[in-house]
Amino acid sequence: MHRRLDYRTVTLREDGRAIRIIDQTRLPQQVVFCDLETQEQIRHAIYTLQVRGAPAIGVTAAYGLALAAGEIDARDRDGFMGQLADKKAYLAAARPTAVNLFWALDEMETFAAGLRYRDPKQMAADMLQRAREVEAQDVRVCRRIGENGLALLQDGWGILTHCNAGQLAAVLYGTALAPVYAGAERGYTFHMYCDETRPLLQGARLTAFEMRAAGIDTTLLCDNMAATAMARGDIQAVLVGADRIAANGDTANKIGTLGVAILAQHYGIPFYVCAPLSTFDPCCESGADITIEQRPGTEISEMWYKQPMAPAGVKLYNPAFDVTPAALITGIVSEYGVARAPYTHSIPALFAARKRQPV
Ligand SMILES: CSC[C@H]1O[C@H](OP(=O)(O)O)[C@H](O)[C@@H]1O
Repeated sequence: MHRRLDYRTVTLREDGRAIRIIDQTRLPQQVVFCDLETQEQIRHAIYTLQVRGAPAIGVTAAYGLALAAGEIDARDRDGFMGQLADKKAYLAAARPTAVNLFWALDEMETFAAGLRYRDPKQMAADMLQRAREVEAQDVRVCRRIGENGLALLQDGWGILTHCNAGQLAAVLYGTALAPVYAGAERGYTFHMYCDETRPLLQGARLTAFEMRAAGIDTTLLCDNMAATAMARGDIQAVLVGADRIAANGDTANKIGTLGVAILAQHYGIPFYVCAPLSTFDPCCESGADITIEQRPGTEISEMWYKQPMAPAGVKLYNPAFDVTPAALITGIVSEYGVARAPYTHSIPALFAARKRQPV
């Protein structure tokens, strides 16, 4: 029987006064729900990866700005929008790479600007309703990504994934794992190979946790073992998520994704990126335009060790993401279908499909 984690990664608390998340820094040992009530708690949760993954960050930001609007004390529209802009900038500073953070904040600000101005509390109530729609849309979108991605897979395949782009990276289904969930619901048997994904171990702590909970065959491997797994013929496809996709298809994703893509090309294994349209950034012409988050070196040298594992004084390099060039990407699976090279033509077609019939 196919099971999934039976809770949402991020949602609004019943009283509408806090964002309820799974604290992902406690997984896999403990499933702990955490309520984010203040802007400081929200930004801290995003920065420390209590909530993480581009779509989940976007939904959190949408609720965060709506809750922030409830703190505004303004006498007119200009006053309201001015204070809202300041609160938006505060949340935008949480992390720089996942475009969903900025997409969601822009969506909420644009929505507020389009409202007939009433008192701030009513504006905030309307924004909360819009944020609920952002959450509901994420569920629909990820479902569609699952369907579109499943069409690329065959029953019995070995699938390698990097980091976590599953339910814990979105609201319910995730992106790169959505085709795996869709297949499991139809009785497919996939053999999942999860890169542990140093330094923050999202693959070991989150993806392996999700896959076990869903009863899906799962093998955890160190990041330096992916080549051997491919060489042995264990892997028939690679599925990864994304944090920002440039107009030419270059894709920023968790550090190490580039290496997996190079290996996949070497072994002739299809490499698919799975992402909602909210992760595409037409303002980025290529991967060179994507800001890569640099995180504390202690995540490498101390986080998982009883004592620092590096000699004092050694430099620590900890980019949170890398960019996979479009040439290494077999296809980009979205809720509007699969884009293939040349991406400068196929990505606009996805946006045109959204214009015709939004999910
Ligand atoms: C479906 S987006 C998941 C994406 O986000 C992860 O980064 P982080 O854990 O730092 O938020 C990683 O790049 C995943 O592929």
